[in-house]
Amino acid sequence: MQDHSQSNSAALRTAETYNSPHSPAQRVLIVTAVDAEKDAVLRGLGHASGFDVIAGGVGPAATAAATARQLIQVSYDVVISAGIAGGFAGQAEVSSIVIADAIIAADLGSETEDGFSSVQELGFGTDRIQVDTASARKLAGALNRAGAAVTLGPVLTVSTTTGTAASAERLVNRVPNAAAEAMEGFGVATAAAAAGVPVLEIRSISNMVGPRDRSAWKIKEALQALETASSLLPEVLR
Ligand SMILES: O=C(O)c1cccc(C(=O)CC[C@H]2O[C@@H](n3cnc4c(=O)[nH]cnc43)[C@H](O)[C@@H]2O)c1
Repeated sequence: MQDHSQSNSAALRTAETYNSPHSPAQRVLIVTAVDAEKDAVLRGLGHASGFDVIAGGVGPAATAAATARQLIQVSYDVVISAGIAGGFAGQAEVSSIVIADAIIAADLGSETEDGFSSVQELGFGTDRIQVDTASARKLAGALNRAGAAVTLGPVLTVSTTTGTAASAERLVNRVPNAAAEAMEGFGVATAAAAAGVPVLEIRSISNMVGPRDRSAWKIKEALQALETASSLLPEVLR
């Protein structure tokens, strides 16, 4: 699914969303990297109950540890990795939203004379974790109906942000339909999978994957899109 119509977040923030009489029966853990993302998610959720939101730090290791620590303390029905991300050209534009249909550790493996071999190809484990497909589709559908630009596709987790066109091309060759790149999804998903809890990843696009130009990142717009996506979660997950 790919719909590039502009989002109208104001239209989504209905009284029904904020004051839903249908609190989610599910208990949901949302893990962001930094506080600015956490605050955007909390603004979107409004007064909805059943959601815990934590900022687990940047990168897969920090967020895996934070997610695992939380999962030991509380029993959850769903875990969500959420935050801003880089979008792959032709798949996800700045300010749009990507819902992961797979969470892929794109740089976990080994360089060889013939190129990159994933941890899976090396026989040391898995480089991808399946999401809760039904909920991912439901959320993407709800965003689409609300007029948001949304892509359902693979979200890559990297430990080093891509900074050149050549590196971006290498990733696309590895995962041809990659929609977005961020740094936490696989860590959150690994902790969730170890606890047997379904996982989702929601990313709003702040920049395009490719040559690094941090001054061009549209963080404010991406945080607004993250707020919009979060505002639909109480209805989608109830
Ligand atoms: O400076 C700020 O105000 C600010 C507000 C919210 C978030 C940030 C971050 O820098 C978050 C870092 C986070 O962003 C993800 N990200 C975003 N773009 C990319 C990318 O092109 N490649 C990889 N990761 C990206 C990532 O998940 C970082 O953890 C700053």
